[in-house]
Amino acid sequence: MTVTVLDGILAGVQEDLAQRQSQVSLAELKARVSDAPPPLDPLPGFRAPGVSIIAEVKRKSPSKGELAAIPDPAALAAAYAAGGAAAISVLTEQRRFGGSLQDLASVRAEVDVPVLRKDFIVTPYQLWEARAWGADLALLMVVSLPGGLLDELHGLALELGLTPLVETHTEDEIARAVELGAEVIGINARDLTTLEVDRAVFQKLAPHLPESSVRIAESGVAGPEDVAEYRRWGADVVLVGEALVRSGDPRSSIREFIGS
Ligand SMILES: O=P(O)(O)OC[C@@H](O)[C@@H](O)c1c[nH]c2ccccc12
Repeated sequence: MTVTVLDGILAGVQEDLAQRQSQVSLAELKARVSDAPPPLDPLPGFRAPGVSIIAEVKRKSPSKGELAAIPDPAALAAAYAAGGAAAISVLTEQRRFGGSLQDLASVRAEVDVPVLRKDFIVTPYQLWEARAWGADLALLMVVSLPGGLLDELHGLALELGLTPLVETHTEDEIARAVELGAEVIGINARDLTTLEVDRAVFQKLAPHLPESSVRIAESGVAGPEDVAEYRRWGADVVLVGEALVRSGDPRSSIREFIGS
């Protein structure tokens, strides 16, 4: 069997996870969660008229290498919120994306828009972490959650008050998301096994998403024209990373995206 980019990422994620689990017990996390305020509901923002934007805090990526230093993720998040972002995505994966749970906490403390923990979540522990560090949403990638694991994590996320964003990339993965009853479904234009981006994947697959779901287009936006195109193809929400972390003026960029 060929080893994909995703396999490599997941192996690193598992090692880092084992390290954190040896430092903070699940019981400790649960105690923190019981003291934490309830998560925010992102659905009204996602379902608002016009296109909504999820703005991402991402320092680097396996496909593009270093993107931006982001010395102050809270300041970047504040600019995103001021520009009208419906939610903020914080990459917390360390090795390949340069993120951390501390970034999540810093952003949470700064803004009052919903915050997504963007990571390779493969165990219940990571959902408890997401909640303990202030996330309102958690990413669940169908490609890395075989069998009953997707159901289990989707159910636990809901129990914890988190909104699961179920990410897909193929028709089969969408079928699994729909079967699950997922309300918020993303189609990633980037194939995580090869890192190739093709925005037309969204165009092709969006008709398979239920009318009742929140349809999120992920990846590959360079400018307002791309947001407008995703919108024409049926996106309610567009998730943007690179173009915003590289923008000299992220607040204005988001305004342009929303106005597109
Ligand atoms: O930087 P871009 O092309 O705008 O992409 C953002 C986002 O879609 C991408 O970071 C992403 C989508 N799904 C993921 C899963 C894990 C890590 C990263 C991602």
